[in-house]
Amino acid sequence: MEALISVRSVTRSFGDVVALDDVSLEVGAGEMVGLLGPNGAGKTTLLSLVNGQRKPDSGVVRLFGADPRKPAARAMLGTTPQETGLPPTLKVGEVVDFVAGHYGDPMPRAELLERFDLAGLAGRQTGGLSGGQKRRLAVALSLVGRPRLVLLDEPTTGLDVEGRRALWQALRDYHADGATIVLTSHYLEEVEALARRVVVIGGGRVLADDALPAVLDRVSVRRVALAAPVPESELVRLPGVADISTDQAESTAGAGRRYSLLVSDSDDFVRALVASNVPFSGLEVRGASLEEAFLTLTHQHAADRGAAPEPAFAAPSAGGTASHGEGK
Ligand SMILES: Nc1ncnc2c1ncn2[C@@H]1O[C@H](COP(=O)(O)OP(=O)(O)OP(=O)(O)O)[C@@H](O)[C@H]1O
Repeated sequence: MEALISVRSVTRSFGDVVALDDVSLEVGAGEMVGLLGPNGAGKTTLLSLVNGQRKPDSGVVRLFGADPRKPAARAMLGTTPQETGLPPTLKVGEVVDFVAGHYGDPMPRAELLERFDLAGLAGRQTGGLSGGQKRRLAVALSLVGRPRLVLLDEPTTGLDVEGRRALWQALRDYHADGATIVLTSHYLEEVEALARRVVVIGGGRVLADDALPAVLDRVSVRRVALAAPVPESELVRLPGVADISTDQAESTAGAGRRYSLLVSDSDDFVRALVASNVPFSGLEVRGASLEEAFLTLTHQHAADRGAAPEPAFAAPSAGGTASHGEGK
């Protein structure tokens, strides 16, 4: 498969902050890739290297096989940054026509607006659009030149459910027409709705890069809470424990400390807990947030690299947090 994007061993810092740390990634023609990660993970920095806005400190970035800082490499690229300014006194149709004027074979105005459910707004000044309509127009503008590759930084920020679905459909349709799309998101739901391949970024590193079902499997962790009069070490040896934290206070009536754990398979964990004869009480099991799931990926990654885990997030529960990456 032809690589439209090739990022090899790229590192980029801003002062003391290492925004990207030895990142490698290839995106082939026809892919729909979701870059998923929390705030500050490095997603925008990665896109800015691919679209030629910034240079890496080290490593190589290629766009359509060329240096993305050369305009010719960007001829077939469409992109929408996280925030876009639209000239408030121009009408929607005028903005589309203005952008279309830069391309030899632009998408017709009516088709573009139709795709993004904006057809009724051609005559409206952009200053009079709602936040969601502005966002949809900004993303629509990235397609005016019929790009083969589209980079979208958090395309649905600020959209309501309906606006988000309209935009998702427009992107699916454009992808079905043969385009390659890379989008960033904080939301698993969005990546699930659009991407076939998911690259999870945390702390400037690629933590996972796999087909959507495989990544969903890795992030489907559970949070288990219980009280037990045993040291933490008795619990962390149970199967699938990715993280454990304790409340500072002892719980009442000799039940022991209250623990909160992230586990990869709560059924397995609970079976092993019962078999271990640890006298536990107050057992609770619930789904974990995506942030918590990222935390476990960060731990897995650190353990894979043989390094001490470096949490990319604040500890998800109050109290002291001890972490380990054993057996991952
Ligand atoms: N121009 C800059 N100057 C200083 N630090 C920067 C700059 N751009 C990014 N950073 C830092 O680099 C890290 C990665 O930021 P980046 O914007 O790439 O993350 P992100 O994953 O896109 O986050 P978000 O989802 O919040 O947009 C962060 O710590 C950020 O503060």
